[in-house]
Amino acid sequence: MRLETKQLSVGYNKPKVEVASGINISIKNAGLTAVIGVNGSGKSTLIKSLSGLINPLQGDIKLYNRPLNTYTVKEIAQKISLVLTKQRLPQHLKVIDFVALGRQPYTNWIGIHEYQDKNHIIKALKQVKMYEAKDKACSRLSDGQLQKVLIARAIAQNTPLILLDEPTSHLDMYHKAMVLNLLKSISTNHDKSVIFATHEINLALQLCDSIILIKDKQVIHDTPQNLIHSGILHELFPQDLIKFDEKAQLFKMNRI
Ligand SMILES: Nc1ncnc2c1ncn2[C@@H]1O[C@H](COP(=O)(O)OP(=O)(O)OP(=O)(O)O)[C@@H](O)[C@H]1O
Repeated sequence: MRLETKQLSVGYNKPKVEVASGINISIKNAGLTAVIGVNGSGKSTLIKSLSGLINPLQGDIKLYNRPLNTYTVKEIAQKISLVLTKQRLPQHLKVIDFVALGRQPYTNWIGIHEYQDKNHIIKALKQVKMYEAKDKACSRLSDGQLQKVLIARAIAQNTPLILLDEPTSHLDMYHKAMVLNLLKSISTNHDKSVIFATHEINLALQLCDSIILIKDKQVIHDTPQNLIHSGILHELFPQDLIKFDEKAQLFKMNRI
């Protein structure tokens, strides 16, 4: 088992806020998993908890069958790459230097890259089709290019798990599909378990192998088909503006 939680409760201390509880998730193999839920339901909190960035309130998280809290930061970084889209990028860095940061868990104590590290960096840039832009400053990238560079850094980190918080925010419809397609191909062709928080529920239902749905502090982890047939998607949002169309398997706007 790559990543597993048992009766996990996530949230914050001081003041104590429980965001979701009773979370039982298991990520066994490579695949694409979306974390969905309404604004403020706890998607980011769950992603940060699963990656060890914030401590759980209760329950267990196991990474390769070993409690996450027994791993050092460096050991976690060799298993999980975390892409936080809301974070600020060092604007002065060139694309290639930013992607090289993904090799930090493997470089020696003065941060020198070996030949193998350089290979990983170049391969990652080529995989997201940003090799030609490798010498550009990060400050000169469009939002879509920036997302690809963030993903390239995670690919260069070469971990079995990649966790991302809203990798498609600020992107147009085409670039949202492009980024999700890229994540799908990484998971399928490179044996990665990719877990990402998203508001793109329609795309996630079409593309993902599994979905983690957060609703009213409860979490369900299942296949898109099982979720669709369970009827829970009808209850996700108030029905006055959008409705889940079970036949089309997507959310649609109500006719005026
Ligand atoms: N550092 C924090 N301390 C206390 N509460 C927090 C903190 N960060 C978030 N919260 C609260 O936790 C809850 C879940 O927030 P979170 O950001 O995880 O939701 P989300 O589903 O990712 O939201 P969105 O879709 O709007 O990005 C919210 O009620 C939020 O106010």
